[in-house]
Amino acid sequence: MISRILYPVAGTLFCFAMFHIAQLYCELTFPLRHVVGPRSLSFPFGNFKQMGDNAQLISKWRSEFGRTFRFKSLFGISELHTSDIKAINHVLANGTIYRRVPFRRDHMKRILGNGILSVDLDEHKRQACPPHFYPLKILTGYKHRGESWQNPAFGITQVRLLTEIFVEKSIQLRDIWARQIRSGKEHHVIDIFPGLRRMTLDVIGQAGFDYQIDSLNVEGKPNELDQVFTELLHSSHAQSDAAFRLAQSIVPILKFVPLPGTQIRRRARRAMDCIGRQIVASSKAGQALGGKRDLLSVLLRSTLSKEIPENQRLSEAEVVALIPTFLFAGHETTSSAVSWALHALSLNNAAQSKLRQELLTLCTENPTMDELNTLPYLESVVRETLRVHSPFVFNQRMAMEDDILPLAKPYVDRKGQSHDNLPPERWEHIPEAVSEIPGVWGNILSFFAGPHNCIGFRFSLVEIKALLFTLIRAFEFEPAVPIVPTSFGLQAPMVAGTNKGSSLPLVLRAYNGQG
Ligand code: HEM
Repeated sequence: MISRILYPVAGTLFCFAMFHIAQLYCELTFPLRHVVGPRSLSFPFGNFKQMGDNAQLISKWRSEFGRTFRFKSLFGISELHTSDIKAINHVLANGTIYRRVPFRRDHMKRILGNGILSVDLDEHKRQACPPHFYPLKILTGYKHRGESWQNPAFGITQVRLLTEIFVEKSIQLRDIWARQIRSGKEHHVIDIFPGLRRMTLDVIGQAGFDYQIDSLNVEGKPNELDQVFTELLHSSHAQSDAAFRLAQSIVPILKFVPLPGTQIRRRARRAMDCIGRQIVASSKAGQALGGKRDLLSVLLRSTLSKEIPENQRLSEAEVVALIPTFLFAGHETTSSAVSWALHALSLNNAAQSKLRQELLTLCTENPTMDELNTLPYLESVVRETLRVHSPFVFNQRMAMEDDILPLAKPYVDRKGQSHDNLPPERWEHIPEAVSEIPGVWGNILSFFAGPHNCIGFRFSLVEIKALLFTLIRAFEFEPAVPIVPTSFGLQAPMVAGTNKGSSLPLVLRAYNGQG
C-alpha cells in the first residue's frame, strides 16, 4: 500500500528535480547567458505574461538594457531581442541560418494551413533549384544570377488595376459612417475599427479572388468570416487563447488537451476552407482566367507561364492553399495601419488639416493609383504611421547553427537624446543613415525584408492611401478615449484600462469645408 503511494510521489519529485537540473544546465551553458535583460517572473510564463499585459514593456526594457537584451518566453525559452541595425542586416542576409521559428510556423499552420506564412525555405525549395534561390518569390518575381522574372500578381501594374476597388470600398465605408452621423447628432462617436476591418476584408475578397464577401453591407448583417476573425484576434480572450495555442505548438502533447482557443481555431479554419472551396468552384465554373484582374486569377495564369521552368512553377494546389493566408495577411494588417493613422491624426489637428488640404487639391472622388501617389504629405503620413505603429512590431528568427551576431555601436544623437516619435515631416528630408535599414519599402521594417518580406506591400500602401484619401476628405476626427495597442502579434488598438478586445472609438464630424 505504502509503495503504491510512495513510488508515484518519488517518481514525480525525481522528474521535477531532473527538470530543474536540466534547466540549470541549459542556463549555465547557454551562449547568451551574459546578455542582460529583465528577470523572469515564473517558470511557465517567463516574461511572456508581463509583455502581454503591457505593449510598452519592450520600449521600457530597451531604454533600461539597450538595443540588445535577453528575455524569457513561455516555458523558460530564452529569446534575444535586438533592434541593432547591423545585427538585423546580418540576420536577413543569412536566411539559411536564421529561419522562421519552428513552433511559430506550427502555430500559423494550425490556423492558416500550409500557406506561405507557415513554411520555411526547405519545404519550398524544389529539387532543381539552385542554392539560395527562393521559389516562393515566384509570387512576386525573382532575380537570380542574371535571370529575372516579374510576376504580374503583386506588381505596380496590377495594383493600378485594383485601385478602383480600394476607392469604391472606401466610399462605401464613408457613406455608412456619414449615415450614422446624420442619424440625429451633429457629431458621433464611432468605433471605427470594425468598419475598417470589414472594408479591408471585402477588398481582399474582391481584389484577391474576385469574390464578394460583402461584410460591409448596408443592413449591417453579420458575416461569418468577419465574426471568426474578430473572435480569433480581437475579442477580450484573443490574447490568452493565442498564448494557449502557442503553448500547444511548443509542447505538442498539449494539442490533445482541449485548451481555450481550440474551438475558435477550428471554426476559423472551417470558415476559411469553406470560402476557399467556393472561390475555387467559382473560378472553375467555366469563366476563363484571361481578362480577370484579381490576384488569384493572375497567379493561376502565371502557373501556366512559359517564362518559368515547369519544375519551378507553383502548382494549382499551391496557389489555392494561399487563400487563407491572403485572407488573413491581406486585411488585418491594412485595417490596423489605417486605424492607427486615424488615431494619430485625431491627436494631431495640424497634421490632419494639412493632409486634408492636400487631399482636397484633387478634384475627384475616384483617384487613380498614380494620382494618389502624387500627394507627398499623404505619403509622409503613411510612412510615419507604418514606422511608429507598425502592425507587426517584431519578427522572430531562430539561429539553426552557431553564429556570431555583429552589433553596430549604439546610436545616440548629438545632444545625447534618442527620438522615438518625430512628426511625418521627417520624411520630407530623409537622412542618409536610414538607408542602412534593410526594409523592402521606405527604409522601415514594417513590411520586413529578406526572403520572407511582405509580398502585398504595394497592394496595401495604395489601399491605405485610398482609405485616408476618402475618409479624411469627408470627416474630422477627434479622440474619444485614451487608446493603447494590444500586445502580441498583430498590434490593434484597444481602449486603455479595459479588457474588452480591440476597438477604436473616435469622434467623427462631417467636414464642412471650413478650416
Ligand atoms: C500594412 C499592411 C501590411 C503589413 C505591415 C505587412 C507586414 C508583413 C510582414 C512583417 C511580413 C513578414 C512576416 C514574416 O516574416 O514572418 C509579411 C509577409 C507577408 N505578407 Fe504582408 N503586410 C501587410 C499587408 C499585406 C497584404 C495587403 C498582403 C496581401 C494582399 C500581404 C501578404 C503577405 C504575404 C503573403 C506574406 C508572406 C511572404 C513570405 O513569406 O514570403 N501583406 N507581411
